[in-house]
Amino acid sequence: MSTTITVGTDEQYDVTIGSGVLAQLPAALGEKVSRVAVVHPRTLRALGRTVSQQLADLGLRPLLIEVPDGEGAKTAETLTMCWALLGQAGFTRSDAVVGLGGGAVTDLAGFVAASWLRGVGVVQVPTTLLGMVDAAVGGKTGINTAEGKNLVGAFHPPRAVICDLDALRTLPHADLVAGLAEVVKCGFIADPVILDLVAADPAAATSWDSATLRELVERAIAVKAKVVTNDLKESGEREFLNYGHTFAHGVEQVEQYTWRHGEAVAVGMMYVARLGELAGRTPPELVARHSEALASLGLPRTYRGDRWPALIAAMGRDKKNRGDLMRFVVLDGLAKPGRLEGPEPALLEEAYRLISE
Ligand SMILES: NC(=O)c1ccc[n+]([C@@H]2O[C@H](COP(=O)([O-])OP(=O)(O)OC[C@H]3O[C@@H](n4cnc5c(N)ncnc54)[C@H](O)[C@@H]3O)[C@@H](O)[C@H]2O)c1
Ligand SMILES: O=C(O)C(=O)C[C@@H](O)[C@H](O)[C@H](O)COP(=O)(O)O
Ligand SMILES: [Zn+2]
Repeated sequence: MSTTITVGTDEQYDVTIGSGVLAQLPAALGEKVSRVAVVHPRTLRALGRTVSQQLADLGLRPLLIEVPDGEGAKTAETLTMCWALLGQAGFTRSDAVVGLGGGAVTDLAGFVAASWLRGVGVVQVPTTLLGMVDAAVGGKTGINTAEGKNLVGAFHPPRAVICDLDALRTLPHADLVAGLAEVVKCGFIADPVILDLVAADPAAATSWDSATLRELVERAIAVKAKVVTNDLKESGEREFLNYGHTFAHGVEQVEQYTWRHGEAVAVGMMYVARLGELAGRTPPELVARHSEALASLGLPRTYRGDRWPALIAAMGRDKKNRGDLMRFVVLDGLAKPGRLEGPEPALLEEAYRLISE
């Protein structure tokens, strides 16, 4: 049994969720496609070969592109390597890219598709929880630069997103848990039932094949689908999906991408909950709820106390900022996101002290 969530208004696409739905990939590519570049991380080499063989058996011409695991995929070097392989293969506008992997690979593959010949089709096949509930949906694509996270990219919605829950069988537990940070984020900004489900049974929430996790996946995708349908290019409510991310991206950069994105988002939500509280916006009981939810899943809530100069410099490059004005997403209540603009530097540092180890 699969579930379908439709995203977009003008150019719609489906997110299909279920066990065994990877078989729907050829149909999702569309009839006119000939060559298919399957971008996958090193860890998924065997799955890449299986998918490639299935496409070849149907008369398509697959091109396997193996990239580094994790953030190593989201570099200018890897992007250049992908462009070279597409150029050598004579990849045309009727061909398509498949992003088969976690969020790092779907971000890269999406940007390869966005930039090649000024835009070819991409079908996203996320294989991590985080990729399914967040990265593969919504068309944000891109890479990192030395100056920060996701600083180069494009909005390029996929033709389809295929979330085969069977992929989660091999996902390391820590990566599954990290993905739950983005799920919990959706709970805080839009769908409190998510928080109730996690609180009721954290063990089920962290089991790859549980009914609870499936419901969490569907609810989180529904939150994201609704927001990006209304505001693809982040001129309004899409910013709310960035809850916790100003601090999180700083942590990822400062830690040289040794922290998982979801772990950084967990600490980032704790930071901005404290910041919202200091600004008189976020009620203290809601801050406590952040702590409870994250602790129940084993996600981090604190960060080392000796990194402020590097963190504030990184936060100064956040995409939500406008000129010298720093802008944050804070909660005015449960499922009531709003913006905090230009907080005093002392307040920013005080919030950091409150979550420091
Ligand atoms: N575009 C967006 O809207 C958006 C949203 C959220 C996050 N992101 C980005 O997503 C990235 C994080 O994604 P992630 O958490 O999926 O991490 P990831 O892509 O780095 O994957 C984590 C690890 O799991 C491995 N892996 C993937 N699938 C596997 C499987 N089925 N079995 C075993 N191993 C597997 C990967 O190779 C990698 O080593 C970050 O770069 C973040 O910025 C983007
Ligand atoms: O889809 C969005 O919009 C998000 O902000 C989702 C985030 O979880 C995601 O990490 C995104 O990549 C962050 O985008 P950025 O614009 O802050 O780089
Ligand atoms: Zn994120």
